[in-house]
Formats: sequence, C-alpha cells, structure tokens
Amino acid sequence: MHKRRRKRLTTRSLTQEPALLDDIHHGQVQCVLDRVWQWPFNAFTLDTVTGGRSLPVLCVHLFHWYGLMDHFNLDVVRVWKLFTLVEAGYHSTNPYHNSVHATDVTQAMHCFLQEEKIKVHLTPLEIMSSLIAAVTHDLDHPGVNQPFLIATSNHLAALYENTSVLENHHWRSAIGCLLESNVAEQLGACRFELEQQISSLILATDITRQQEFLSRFKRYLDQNLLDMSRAEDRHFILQIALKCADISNPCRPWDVSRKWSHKVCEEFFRQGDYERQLNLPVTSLCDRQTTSIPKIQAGFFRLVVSPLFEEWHRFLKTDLSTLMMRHLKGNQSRWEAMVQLELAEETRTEISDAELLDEEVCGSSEEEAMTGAEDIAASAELLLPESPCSRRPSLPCRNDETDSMVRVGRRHSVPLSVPSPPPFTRTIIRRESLPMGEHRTQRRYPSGPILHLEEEEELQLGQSSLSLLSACSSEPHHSSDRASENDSRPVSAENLLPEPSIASITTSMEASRLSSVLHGGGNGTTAPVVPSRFLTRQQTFPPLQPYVRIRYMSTTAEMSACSEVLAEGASHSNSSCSSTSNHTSAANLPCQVSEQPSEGPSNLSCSKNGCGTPNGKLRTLRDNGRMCAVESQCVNEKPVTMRSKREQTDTVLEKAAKMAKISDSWAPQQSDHKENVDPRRIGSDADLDTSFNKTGSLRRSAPQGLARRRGSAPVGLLNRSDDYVAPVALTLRGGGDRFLRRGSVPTDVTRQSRKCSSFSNFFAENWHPERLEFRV
Ligand SMILES: Nc1ncnc2c1ncn2[C@@H]1O[C@@H]2COP(=O)(O)O[C@H]2[C@H]1O
Ligand SMILES: [Zn+2]
Repeated sequence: MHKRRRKRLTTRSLTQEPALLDDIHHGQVQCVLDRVWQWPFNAFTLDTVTGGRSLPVLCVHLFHWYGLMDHFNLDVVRVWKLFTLVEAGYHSTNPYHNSVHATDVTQAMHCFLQEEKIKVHLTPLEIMSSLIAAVTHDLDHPGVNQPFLIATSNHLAALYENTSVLENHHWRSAIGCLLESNVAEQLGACRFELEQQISSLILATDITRQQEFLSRFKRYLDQNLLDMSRAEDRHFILQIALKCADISNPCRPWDVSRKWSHKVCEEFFRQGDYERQLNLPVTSLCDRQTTSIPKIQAGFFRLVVSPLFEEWHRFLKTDLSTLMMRHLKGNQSRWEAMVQLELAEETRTEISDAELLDEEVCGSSEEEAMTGAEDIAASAELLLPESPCSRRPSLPCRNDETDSMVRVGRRHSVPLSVPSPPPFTRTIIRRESLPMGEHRTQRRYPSGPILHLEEEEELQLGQSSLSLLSACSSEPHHSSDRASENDSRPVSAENLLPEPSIASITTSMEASRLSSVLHGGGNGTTAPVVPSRFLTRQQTFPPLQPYVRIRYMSTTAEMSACSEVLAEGASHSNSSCSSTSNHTSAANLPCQVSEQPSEGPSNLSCSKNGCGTPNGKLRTLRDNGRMCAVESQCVNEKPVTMRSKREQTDTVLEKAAKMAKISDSWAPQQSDHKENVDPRRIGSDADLDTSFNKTGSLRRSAPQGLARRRGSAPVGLLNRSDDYVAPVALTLRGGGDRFLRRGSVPTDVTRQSRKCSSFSNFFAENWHPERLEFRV
C-alpha cells in the first residue's frame, strides 16, 4: 500500500505531561464536527486536529448523526473498518486527490443533503449511498488523469475500455471496501440497491460528462420537471449534488479555496512532469513551464464551475447556494485579476526584451500570440479526453536546416486545433537562443513545485518528494542545453527514462545514438543500431517519486495477483467460457453504464450467459451478485487488503525514501519494476488471460499473457494475438495505418475525441484569453 504520512502530533512532544491532551485532540475535533453542517468548512483543519484521520472521523460522525448505525443495525467496528479502508485507499502522496479531498467532498455533500428541498425526501438508503459515494468517489486515484492512463496503456484503461476509467475503478474499489469490512453483509436486502446507487453516483462524477448532465439539469429546471417524491428524480439530484460537491472548492472561502487550487494545479503539473519524463506530449494544462495557476483557475471557475453552480443555485435558491455563488464570484475575480497582472507583466518583459534585442529577431508573431491562447484553451484538456489532432506531439527535433526555426520556437503543448487569436498589439521580438517556454519559465516558475506551502502542507507532501520532484523536473532544461551543443537530435528525454520509447526515434542514426546511450557505447556513432523492437517499451508511471511509484506497483501487483487468480480459475475450468468470446464481441460495443438506477450497474451483473464458474474464486464473484470486475476481485479477495498492503509496503517505502535520498534523479536500474513487463515476453506466456467485460461476462483470450501485461507494454503489441478480444485490441484491429501511431498516443483517441471535441472546440473558439473573456 502506498505510504501514508501522518502529521506529527503536538502531544508527542509533551513528554512532561503526557496525559494533558490525547492524540486526536478530542476537544478540537468536537469543535470542528459541531460545525460540520456549515459551508465555511476547512477540511485541512479537521485533518490536522484528527492527526490525519479526517476521513473516518467525519464519516463515522455522520453515520451516527444521520442515525444510519441504528437504522441499518450496523456494527460500529465494521463501519470504522470500512472508512479506515477507504482512507487507506487514497494516496497521501497525491497533492489533491487524497483523503482530505474525500473529506471535503463528503462534507459538501452533507451540506447539500441538509437542504430542505432535498432533505425531506431522502430515504436512509439514499443518505447512506450519498455519503459512501462522496467519500469513495476518487478512491485509489493515481494522481494522473484518464488520457494519461490511456497514453501509457495502463491496464485500467484496457479494463474499462477507455471509458470513465477512473470512475469505474473508484466505484469498484468502494464496493471492495464494503465487502472487506463486512459492512456489506450487514445490509441484507438493501445491499444491491446501495451498490447500484454508489456506482451510479460515482460514475456521474466523470467530468467529461459534465455537459450531458448540465443539459439535462437545465431542461428539467426549464420545464419544471423535477418531482422529488420520485426516486428517479431524487437520484438525479443526488448525482448533481455529488458533481457539485466534487468541484465545490472554488466556492469555499478564499483561504480554503486558494489552497485547493494550488493543490490541484500541483497535481496537474506533476502529471506534466511525468509526461515530459516519458517523452509524451505535455498536456498544456499540466505544463508548469507554460501555464500558470491563475490561468487554470480563471478558466476552470468560469467554464466548468460557474455553469454548474448557476443551475444548482437556480434549483436550491437558499442561503447556502447564495453564499456559494458569492464565494465563487469573489474567488474568480481574484484569479482573473492575477491573470491580468501576469499578462501585463509578460507584456512588459517582452517589450523590454525587444528593446534590448531589437536586432535579434526570431520567432513569429503568430506563435507568440498563441501562447496566451493555448494555455487557456488547453485548460479543458485535462478535464476532457483529448482529440488525436488537438495537440502537437513531442516531435523529435530534426537536424535539417529547414526545421531549425521550428525547433527554436517549438513548444510541446501547442494544440493544433486552437485557432490563432488576433495578434496582440505588442511587438513580438525575442531572443533566438532562448526558446519561449524556458524564457517564460525562468521568469515565472523556476522548476519544481509552485505551491506556496504552508508548514502543514509541506508535512503532507513530504520534503523528500518535493526535492525529488524539483530535481527531476529540471532535467529537461539540461537536456535542451545538450541539444544545443549537439546538432543531432538530443537523446535527453531518453536518458532520463529507464528505457526509451521507440516512438520518438525516427532515423537509424537516432536509434544508434540512443542505443549507445543505453548500452554505454561512447558517442553513439560507433555503436551498432539496436533493432527497434528491442527498444519498444514504454514506462507507465515515471518514478519521479518513489512513493508514487511504489503505490503504483502495489496496484499492479494487486492486479497481477488478481489475474493469476483468474488465470488459475480459468485453468480449472473446462472452458465453458470459450463461448464467451462470442459474447464479448457483442459486449465490445461501447457499453455505457447508465447512470439511471434502473439500468445502471445492473448491466454489470455477472451474466448467466454461459460464463463458467471455474472455481471457488470465480464463484465468489457471482455469489457476490455483481462483483464482476477483475479488480473488484482484487480488492475483495484476499491478500491485498488495504491494511495488509499498507503494512507490507511501509518497509518498502522506507527503503524507497532512502533510495530517493541517495540518488539525484532516478537511475535506470530502478526501472526494473513489475509494471514494466518486457514486451518481448508477451506472447511467450502460456497463461490464459481472463477478464470480465462490462456486461459481466468472463472473457478469456488466447494465450498471449495480456493479463500479466502492465500498462508499460506498448499497445501496438496487442495485435499479435488475433484472438484477443479485449477492448483495446478491438480498436487496434482496425486499419493497419492505425498502428503507425506513436506509442504515446492513446489508441482510442477517436472515441475519446468524439466526446470532447465539441466542448473543446467551443472552448477554443470562444475563449479570448487576452481579455479573459468567454464569448458565446
Ligand atoms: N480548482 C480547480 N481547478 C482546476 N481543476 C479542478 C479544480 N477543482 C477540481 N478540478 C478538476 O475537476 C475534477 C473533478 O473530478 P476529480 O475530483 O476527479 O478531479 C478534479 C480536477 O481534475
Ligand atoms: Zn474528486
């Protein structure tokens, strides 16, 4: 399990009077909990006074407060266990998606449940579903978004067919906790209904479905269609409530809201650092070198939060909603003012650069004018799936003369689809030797985290991870220095990675140079060219921080254990499941899990469609009703309990921390982790790969070892097995030209783009960054 860092408790230093206070400051905890129904809530404070246990403390309190313990006759020890498991399932190393975010969202949900319009209609089951969904809605979040998981061929992306990958994982993990804590078994007949509601509520938090929910909500309000006495309508309102709670941090008082903003941006920027390390195109919104927190915030507040909260306010029209809107507008104005300051500052600096260097003109005005636009236009990018052509990939710098200008001015993250805004009025002149991105970076963000960390936050993030991050994130600068020394393509990014992605290699000379770097062969001109297939391997999670990496390893180990269990099960079976490949071809059609309670998760039931019951383990899945996902089994079955994982990995983590200290940046040998399955092994495994599709039918693929494959294996290899029926393979099996894509480009980009293109284009076409204006 990933490392959990607890804050040092004040009482530990009180050696003289050890009995004066206890470790969780009961008085203070009580004080915070007494006001937990109020909007100006500070989850960080609760976390501090509970010694980092805000999540279970809040949830157990709310379960008592709502009378859920009595109503469902729940055992308090099991309930504690449930929330302790949930807490442990969040990654404390994520700046944003950690258990404090879960606490924050749960408290917001609690506030919404208190609203008269909602409260009077709710059943105890709906209250319990809402609270559990709120607290588990980001469970086991890896700190990177769906496009990143797709781009790195993460097993979760394959498992969930690139659709609501994280949300599917969250809700299934939630069900796992319910089972593992044995709370599920106390629920009796309502368990199925509870699970259904949790699933549907969490799936609604997929931010890429915002427009879908918003339109529906608007229509219901316009036509006055909502009737809260109807279960269906109540459920819809609870979905909207959870969506609002999830993005309610902009509506908190400024001090709290600002803190969340910094944390979420830090997480984005870390993803950008990972992308850079992996030689993937850096998502604009995640590029600490080219965008800024105020720009991200101003765009997010205006384009994502305001539209939803305006409708929410229209629905509620209460003191609470008025207060939230007031905070939102106030906070938004602050961020917008900061953006204006930044723009003014940029203009000033550029003018003074121009005066100093008026003879060294380089770069085009068009490109310069793009820089403001792309930052903002891309800010939806992280939240929405990317379109294949919306972004320029990290093209290797070519050696020929014609490319030199492009090379100087090129930025990784320029979205191709963003139309050039009208040129700014200022004169655009800049130094040839100083590429735009770096120039700006040095001015605004030196490398490393931009957080203005308060003591408490620093404790949370951990000094070692911060210093590691800054060390690693500065690497690309070094590499570009090297690039200017050598005329040929720099192998800098690959130097940082344990093994490079062949995707970035375009010529044999480059391959040769790369090979020499990998095998220590001098300057690269004499080393033999390594056949590209031996270089084909892509890292999934960059080991920037050992903690993050180890957490990921634990997940993959979990998956590995799981697939072994399944494979084992399959091998016992006489394959009544062979027929399931037929089922799966039908099931391969995108199977949206509906958010409607009536049809939702029931689609996920283990079907009776010929899926065999190979052994006890698989039977357990069916017996459990709907626990069909492979990972659900991982969470629920055995060994990999949240607690035991934590115990096991704590030692590993300590070791990792030591390693981190002694290495300036991670070393190639560290790459030899479980997730990096050598693709050369793929195909040699004789194991049967089993997994479940979304309809719950078990599918077994031909032997090709994909179950053992980690996200790191190149997607392209999947087509080796013609029989394989996993979702990714389906996409890949199309025209041959689709295989020409770079390893880093999501396979399923076309499907993704369908979802987002309209919003992205809309965003790009209507956003006027220079005026911070969004015109419709
Ligand atoms: N203040 C913020 N600024 C930018 N993005 C945000 C902010 N708050 C939430 N988000 C994004 O909105 C998403 C909502 O779902 P998640 O919590 O999974 O992840 C969240 C972030 O990606
Ligand atoms: Zn969330």
